[in-house]
Amino acid sequence: MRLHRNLVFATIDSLHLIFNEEKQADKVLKNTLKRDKRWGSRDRSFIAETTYDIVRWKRLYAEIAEVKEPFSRPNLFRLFTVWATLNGIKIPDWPQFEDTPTRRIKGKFDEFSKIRKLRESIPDWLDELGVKELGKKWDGEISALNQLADVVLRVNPLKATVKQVQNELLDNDIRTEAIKNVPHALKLKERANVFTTDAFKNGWFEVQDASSQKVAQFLKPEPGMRIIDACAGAGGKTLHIAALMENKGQVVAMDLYENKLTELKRRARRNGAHNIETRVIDSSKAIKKLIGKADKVLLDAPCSGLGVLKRNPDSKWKLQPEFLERIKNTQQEILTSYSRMVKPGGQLVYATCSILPSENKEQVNLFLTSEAGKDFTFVKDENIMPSTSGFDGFYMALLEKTK
Ligand SMILES: C[S@@+](CC[C@H](N)C(=O)[O-])C[C@H]1O[C@@H](n2cnc3c(N)ncnc32)[C@H](O)[C@@H]1O
Repeated sequence: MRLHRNLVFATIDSLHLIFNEEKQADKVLKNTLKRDKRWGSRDRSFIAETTYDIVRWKRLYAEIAEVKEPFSRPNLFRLFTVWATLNGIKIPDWPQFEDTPTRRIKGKFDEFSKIRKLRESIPDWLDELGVKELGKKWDGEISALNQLADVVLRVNPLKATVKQVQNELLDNDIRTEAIKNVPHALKLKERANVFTTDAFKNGWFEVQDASSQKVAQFLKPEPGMRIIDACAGAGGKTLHIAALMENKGQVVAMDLYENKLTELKRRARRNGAHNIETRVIDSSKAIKKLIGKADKVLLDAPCSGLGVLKRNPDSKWKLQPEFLERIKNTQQEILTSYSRMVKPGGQLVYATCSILPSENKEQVNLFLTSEAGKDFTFVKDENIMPSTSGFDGFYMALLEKTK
């Protein structure tokens, strides 16, 4: 592979914004990729994938390059040099790459590969937490979470069948394959931009990881039910629920943030989902009005996001232990307050995209032994681990309210 100056510079500029100005990687890349209309899909992939790779391996590469944050521009080039060397890419003779110590880079890589927190490129505190919560399993999970995520689609049965989506994408040279036990999922065989296809624009599918698709399946929505998705965000799971209900009955999609619900409504129109009502949670009244009113409630709670680290590698560096403590309190508050919306005999699903027991099973157990949880019984739960599933890490628990 030959390195092109403007693509390397665009990567370095993106890294500067992500590392030194704490900007979100996906937003930075969205802007960077707008910079030059002449860039083709390969150029864009180079910038995006290289930037994400260097974000993912920041600690390891910084230790190898012997550079510290905040990274000066020459130091960002040193990180880039480590990336290129370890990926077997020939370093060009530009002034920025003078005296690249190729052998030393490879030697240090071998040396650091023996130390998990360096090999997996994670902060000390996260490594300690992983061991505390998952013991021996942590090794395999953090390694799986450092792999590049697959692109998975969820076919929208309100608009198309799986076969129709597969054929339509094939006409665009995009090959897909089915995923066992996830009936509406299609995995891309090679990465491609699916957002420019007519099939996407017409609402035939959404991009949604296979593990995330299992949450609505686990909830088992039925046509005619009233379902509350209380942490709906931009509606990834709301749209799935609406589709499984065949547009019959009602989905109430709630969130603290109006802008997320606005995006949800836009997506619902594209999906042809007509049974969704959005409600902003602007006071406790929003919840009180719905006490005892739902056949099923989904609590897709805010969490550490550790299960989706492959997709958001920059959260390794943004996540803080204090945030984790705060979010656990929020999870328990959400369980305590929002569970009241389940009607007698109804069901509650608590889900997170975390792999930590303290955000998952332990939260459910705490709730079940609390005053608020006394009317609920535990039915079943499922831990989806990245190492065994190959997809994102997720947790889901099904509880039932006594009649
Ligand atoms: C894991 S995300 C939801 C993702 C969404 N369900 C999906 O499938 O696309 C958690 C959501 O909870 C919302 N949230 C955070 N605190 C909340 C609270 N106290 N009540 C309701 N929603 C909350 C966040 O704004 C965020 O959209």
